[in-house]
Amino acid sequence: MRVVVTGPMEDRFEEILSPKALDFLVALDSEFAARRVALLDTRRARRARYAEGQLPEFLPGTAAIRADPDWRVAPPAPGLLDRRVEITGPPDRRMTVNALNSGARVWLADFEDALAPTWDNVVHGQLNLVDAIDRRIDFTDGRGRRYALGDDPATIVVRPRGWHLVEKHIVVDGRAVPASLVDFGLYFFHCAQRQLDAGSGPYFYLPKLEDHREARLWNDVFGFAQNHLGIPQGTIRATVLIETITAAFEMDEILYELREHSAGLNAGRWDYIFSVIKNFGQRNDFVLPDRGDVTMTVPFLRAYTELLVRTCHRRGAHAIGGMAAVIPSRDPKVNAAAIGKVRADKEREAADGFDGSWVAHPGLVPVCRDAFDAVLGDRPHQLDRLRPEVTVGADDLLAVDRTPGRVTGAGLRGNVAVALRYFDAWLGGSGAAAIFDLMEDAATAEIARCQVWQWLQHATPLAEGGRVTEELVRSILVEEVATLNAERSVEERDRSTQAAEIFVRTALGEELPAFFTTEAYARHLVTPVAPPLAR
Ligand SMILES: CC(=O)SCCNC(=O)CCNC(=O)[C@H](O)C(C)(C)COP(=O)(O)OP(=O)(O)OC[C@H]1O[C@@H](n2cnc3c(N)ncnc32)[C@H](O)[C@@H]1OP(=O)(O)O
Ligand SMILES: O=CC(=O)O
Ligand SMILES: [Mg+2]
Repeated sequence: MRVVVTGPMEDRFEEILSPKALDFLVALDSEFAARRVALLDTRRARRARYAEGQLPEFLPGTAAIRADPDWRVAPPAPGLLDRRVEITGPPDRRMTVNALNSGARVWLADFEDALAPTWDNVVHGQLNLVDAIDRRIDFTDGRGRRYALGDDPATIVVRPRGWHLVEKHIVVDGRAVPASLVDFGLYFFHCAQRQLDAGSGPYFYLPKLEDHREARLWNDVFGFAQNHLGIPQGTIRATVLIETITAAFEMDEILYELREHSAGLNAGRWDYIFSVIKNFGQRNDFVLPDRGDVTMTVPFLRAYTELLVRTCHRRGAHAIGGMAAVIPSRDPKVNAAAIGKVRADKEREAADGFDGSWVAHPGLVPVCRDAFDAVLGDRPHQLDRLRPEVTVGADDLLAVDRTPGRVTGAGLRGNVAVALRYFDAWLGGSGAAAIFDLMEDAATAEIARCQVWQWLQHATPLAEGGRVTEELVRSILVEEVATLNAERSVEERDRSTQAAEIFVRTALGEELPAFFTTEAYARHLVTPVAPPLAR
């Protein structure tokens, strides 16, 4: 008995968790699980060095890769040539149909930031992907509303969970399987050939990488998986999210490791900001102002996106922009402001040379499309904009102290309220939520709780007077729980208490946990049943 499924088996789950699919997961796990553990150790050691004052640098050992002007990544695969608008969202049934019909060129089907990794969400997500590719996803909802896939659906790109997570409902030799391998492996097993038959391919977004060795691990996973299932080498395409400060120093190396499978890089701004706080939160010179002040035009974020476009285009790779977290509102005034913000964000990205960008909501597809149409016209991308004038050094990437703005009482309260409400939604099975007119997901919630931790470490002065203290944060938390509970039925109040506990554990402790998701997942989202399905 090597593999055991400990999660409940609902209707049709056996289609996804078939004996052959599970054997494939066992093969992936046996080959790669130990390397993942070693790379997570490397992450911990690096963070400890930063806590002692070291800073990242461009690696001397890989200078030759950066300097070599001759290598390029693979050419774009079918469906990935023109990526001017990409919509993201979790693969629940309704959103799957809505995203595929949204008019975006690409749909990022998200098992990461936008998905609460309940067992149900994970397996239903895989089922929905199979059904979408087979074009048997049409349904009528409880209100009699019909959802039917249109004639020109977006290209599907799947984002598996990051290397830090495990899937505790699938256990091999007594150990939970890395969640990245589960999400990648199940999709690849069931859908790679299906996608090829449909004229597309098995495409992925790779989240939260911290260095080029993690990209090498992914590349080896791809080689192994293609070989194992008889899919031609080089069929997979993957876009790596540059969403950690450490990966920003290794963009060339990441493209190089994955060059046979690379589809470019994406500027994942929210996790990037989170990563900066996480790695340098102990330093006084890295204290960031209110989240609302950390916009994409502040020096350290501008440096990173400029370097990303330059690096990608030099290697023939797409550069994809990030997520403006504002979403449409039913209030016309709020809506006009939101659309204006998204438009400005997408116009800046298009002018900077990005080849396309992300939106969080179908209502924003036309805004992004217009911004990129204005620059691209009939061209599918702007890979020819090489941006040779861009010179970004380590000092620019680390210029966090040049971020204008203030830490305010409203910013502190906002972070507490957003983290609390997001954790509450996540516990309820929603990995993305509209909170105070913004899209919030795992990455933005990480910023919220980490900023509170950072400000507490430094007893940061508030613009209105006074300082951030634990007593103040706890009193705000009590008030915000009361406000949330007032909107709640009595049964739901237990969830706000759990959400508050997650906040206390991940924002108020002496140590800053690397991710809120790892511990909260084990504690709250794991639902084993007995007897397990064993093989
Ligand atoms: C940091 C990062 O990683 S960013 C990427 C990860 N984050 C995401 O992907 C967030 C994606 N966005 C979302 O999940 C949603 O837009 C939310 C949760 C923020 C808001 O969703 P809602 O509250 O349902 O918004 P709203 O009521 O305006 O939705 C209107 C319709 O659009 C649909 N819709 C909204 N967002 C999306 C989306 N991203 N994909 C597909 N459909 C969507 C809704 O399902 C709804 O459909 P319906 O009319 O058939 O019922
Ligand atoms: O995944 C995207 C991000 O901004 O984080
Ligand atoms: Mg992210």
